[in-house]
Amino acid sequence: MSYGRTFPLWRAAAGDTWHDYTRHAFVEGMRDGSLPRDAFLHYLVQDYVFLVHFSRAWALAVTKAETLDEMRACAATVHALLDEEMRLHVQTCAAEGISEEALFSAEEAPQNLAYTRYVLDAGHSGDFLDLLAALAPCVLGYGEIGARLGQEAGDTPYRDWIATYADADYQQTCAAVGALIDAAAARRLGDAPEQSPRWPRVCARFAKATRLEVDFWEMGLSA
Ligand SMILES: Cc1ncc(CN)c(N)n1
Repeated sequence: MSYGRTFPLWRAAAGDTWHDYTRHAFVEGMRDGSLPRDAFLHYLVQDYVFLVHFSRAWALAVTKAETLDEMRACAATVHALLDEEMRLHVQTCAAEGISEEALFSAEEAPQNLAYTRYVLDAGHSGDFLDLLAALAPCVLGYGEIGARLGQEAGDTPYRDWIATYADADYQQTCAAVGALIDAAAARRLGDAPEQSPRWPRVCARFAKATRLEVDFWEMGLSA
């Protein structure tokens, strides 16, 4: 999936780390159904907490935005996270006897803490584009994983997870975020963003967040 013109450049600059993230053993275990249920539930509880803090980071992007269009796009992503994506976590965990209160008060794993606070710090210490570079691997990586697994997965108990990210609504969010990134990069770095002296820094932010995604899958497997 390309999701605009900037994302493929950031993805290429991240090198093998992107492959390590999107083809991780955890992902392939969901695809072929071999992922242990305990690992999946451990991940899903942590991911609920992750999405709480990630929604805060997208809300920070609303305050860092410079145009109404940027504000609207970020506010729409907050809505998609809180009111659409997290439904998967609440419903799947409810079926396993885990209440939403238990999800909300779950203790954060160190990998979870590291990732979400890294992204929030990118927003606090940098500008809107720094924040988007740290936010992008999350949204767009799962878009890519969902689209592929939607095509490749056979009979697996993780069909609901795959369907959430393969779904047209999630893919539409990814397309909107890709367009937001392209416009934000052009506004702040000019028509040839790759030539900007800031380019290596935003690529490094994207690569770091991608690395933290790999660690998040590892955390899931460690259950
Ligand atoms: C860790 C993580 N990364 C990405 C996503 C997709 N929004 C997620 N739910 N969790």
